[in-house]
Amino acid sequence: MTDDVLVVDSLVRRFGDLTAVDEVSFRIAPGVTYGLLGPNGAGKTTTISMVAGLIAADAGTVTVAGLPMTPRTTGPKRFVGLVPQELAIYPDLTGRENLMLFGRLQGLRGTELKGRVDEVLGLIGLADRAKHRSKEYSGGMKRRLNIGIGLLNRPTLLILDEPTVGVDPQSRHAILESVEALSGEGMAVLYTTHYMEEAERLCDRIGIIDSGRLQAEGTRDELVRLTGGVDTIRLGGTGDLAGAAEELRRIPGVQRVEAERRSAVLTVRDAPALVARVVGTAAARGVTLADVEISRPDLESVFLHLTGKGLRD
Ligand SMILES: Nc1ncnc2c1ncn2[C@@H]1O[C@H](COP(=O)(O)OP(=O)(O)OP(=O)(O)O)[C@@H](O)[C@H]1O
Repeated sequence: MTDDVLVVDSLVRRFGDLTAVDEVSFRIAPGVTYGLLGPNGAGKTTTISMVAGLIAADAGTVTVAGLPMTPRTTGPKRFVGLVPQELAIYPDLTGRENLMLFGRLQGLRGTELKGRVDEVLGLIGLADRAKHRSKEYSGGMKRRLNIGIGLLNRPTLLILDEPTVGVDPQSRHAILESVEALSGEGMAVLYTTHYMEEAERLCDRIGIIDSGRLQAEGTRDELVRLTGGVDTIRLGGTGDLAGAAEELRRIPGVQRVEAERRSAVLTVRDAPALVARVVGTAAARGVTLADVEISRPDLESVFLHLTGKGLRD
């Protein structure tokens, strides 16, 4: 027995000679946003197409809310909201009419339908543009409407396929905020992206996918640890930093200090946890700091470490 909303187990999908998805396994618990991070062609869309029951797997299983998902089953599909990469909205209908139409197709009726459409318009920030035809919307607004359609049935699992590709920064921000809010309310979210920054910001757990294989998965910090990378804290200021170096070295978690009179670079295990103590120690030695800069290995470094190439081609 498991509480996980989604269990993907050893999923395989081939197209001719190409194995687009190769033994992929992961799980998502309620309230967790799981990111599939990988470059174009990595196998993200093929994976979520199997998760949503749109295409069949050649091997492996998908279980949603405890029910086996295949293209033939209908039971588990009512738990899933899928937001495809391509827009699936009617340009000549208004935002509200689009939502009403898709709501009806999903079996909602009468006051329940109307109420839910109003709620969703609020969630995606389109309430004040609901009466405009969607062909008049910006690219980002169209995408938000596309997401709204995926939310109508109050899904337990929301699947978003690269929802911010080609949208303006304001809409991107609105989309990321909506995902954070939905996850905060307990929805499980499966989010595919090739933007490292989005995975870092949104995702509680991240699966790094390349050439159809899940190369690694875990929290951001767990993944970064795979690189064996360490953080650095750079200090700049006046006063005798070199004199403070000995004391800085004694702080547990500090591995190395290279100090000159006006600057010091500390190699540490967990910079955010240590920075206050580092600054305090320097200040206690009479150093007036003008600059404090933390740098940490990011998911780009993890991707490079695992695959030998960058995330973007
Ligand atoms: N219907 C299909 N027929 C043949 N090959 C396919 C089909 N769908 C996907 N592929 C191939 O499978 C591989 C994985 O594609 P997929 O769309 O899952 O990648 P992706 O990570 O989602 O990339 P993108 O962000 O570009 O959509 C690619 O090499 C793609 O060309």
